[in-house]
Amino acid sequence: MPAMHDDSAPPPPAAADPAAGLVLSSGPQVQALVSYLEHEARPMIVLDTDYRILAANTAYRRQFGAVQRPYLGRPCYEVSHGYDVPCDQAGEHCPMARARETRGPDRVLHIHHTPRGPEHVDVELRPILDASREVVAYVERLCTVRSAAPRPSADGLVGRSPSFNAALAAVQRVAPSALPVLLLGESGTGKELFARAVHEACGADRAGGPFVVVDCSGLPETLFESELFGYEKGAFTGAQGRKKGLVETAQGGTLFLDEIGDVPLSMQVKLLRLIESGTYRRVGGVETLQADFRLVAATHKPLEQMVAQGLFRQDLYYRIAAFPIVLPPLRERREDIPMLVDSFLQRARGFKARIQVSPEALARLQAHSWPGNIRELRNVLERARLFADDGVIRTKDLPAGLGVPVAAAVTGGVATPGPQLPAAYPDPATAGPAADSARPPFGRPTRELDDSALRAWISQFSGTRREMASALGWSERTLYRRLKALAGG
Ligand SMILES: Nc1ncnc2c1ncn2[C@@H]1O[C@H](COP(=O)(O)OP(=O)(O)OP(=O)(O)O)[C@@H](O)[C@H]1O
Repeated sequence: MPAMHDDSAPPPPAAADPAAGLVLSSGPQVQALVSYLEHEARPMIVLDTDYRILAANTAYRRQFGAVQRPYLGRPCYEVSHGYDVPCDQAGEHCPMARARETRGPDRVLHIHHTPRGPEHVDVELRPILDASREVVAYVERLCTVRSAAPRPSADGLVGRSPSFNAALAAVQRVAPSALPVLLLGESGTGKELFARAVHEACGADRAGGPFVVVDCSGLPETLFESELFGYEKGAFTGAQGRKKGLVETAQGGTLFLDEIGDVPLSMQVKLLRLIESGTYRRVGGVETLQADFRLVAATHKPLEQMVAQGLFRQDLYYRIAAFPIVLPPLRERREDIPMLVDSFLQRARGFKARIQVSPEALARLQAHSWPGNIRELRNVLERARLFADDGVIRTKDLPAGLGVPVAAAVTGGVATPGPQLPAAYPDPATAGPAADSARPPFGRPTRELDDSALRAWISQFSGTRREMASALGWSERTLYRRLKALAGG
């Protein structure tokens, strides 16, 4: 039933065509429709074919209505976006245009103006057809995405760039299903926050249950089983009582396996058994227990490549990778940097005064390539604020060379030298021992570094070749080719 495909929805008020959805025999019968929509807990509106809002249920009035924001009789693009023209003419996807064309439902993640400011809203639109299958009206169901904000926010995910929105839209799609989700992204791209967003998204029936994080990289092989499955009294020396495992703790909720690429092969088979059979045994126990969790896994490693190299089980890979979501690195969503900066400055504890960032410093922050992603940005800001005596973070408060154009950095012509700090702040969570000892002079794609700039940079670098390639954002092969050319080979 394409146009009314929510199985949980009560039956529609008029004759329903199982093939086409809600069909009205004589006009839109708005009143009947509205009384039907009143029973919906989610905000819903009825629209005519000219985009005008004809009616809204109580949930909509509560969430999106405000005295100073009249909506009845006004076009949805004006109320929700402040546009003068429909979304598709303003460069956005318009679900109405699509629904008109297909005579079926459409769903999109939009940023709407609401009484609380801009919000990510999951919009689902269904056409209402008359007896001759003409579209006579639309019903729109809206769900505010609570885990993310398209403006500075004191908590949760922040972003509004196309790549961020695409990842968030994928989360909204998959959340109501039971499919396992695989989050793929560089370190510091927000995998844990996205995993939480899957757990809490609209329609996710486990949102009220626990959200349990398992850091697979921090679990030694010897502890893996007992941490995950728990143990019985006397299972091993020191097991003085029965202990619940993380799988049991996640009962009725979500189990988030972070850094799943770090699970040793010997343990992968145990994970596979758990996922395939939905059962497990405590260490030292005989009872078979039923698991009940939604699986979200994450990694920054190239799992497919690891499968090809025999480092990751193929069967486990196919089990966990049913719905992969790629999280964009920060350098691919630079337009989100100003609102992330504001968010982190709001979030920092212990500082009462409002800290600001000078336009020049912000430009540097936007020019940097952020190999450590959002975690690196947060760390840079936390330290920079310590130098901002007058409440303004300036370029001098940033790590020397951060976001400085190549020529200036390599010739030493940095206009405003930074404080006496390392070239960049090594983050123990993202940097190897020497990886950040000298950051490449980002500011334009490092691939464009000419030979002398590269030579100057290499002379300061003390890490391995692999670390060097990763700091430059190059493959090892590219680095090898450039080094060979430098050596005249
Ligand atoms: N979009 C975002 N908006 C606001 N904060 C974010 C966002 N993404 C990440 N963060 C913050 O950045 C930091 C790193 O995020 P998180 O730990 O989720 O990354 P990760 O990808 O899981 O990293 P790792 O792979 O190293 O575990 C956290 O402080 C998190 O709150």
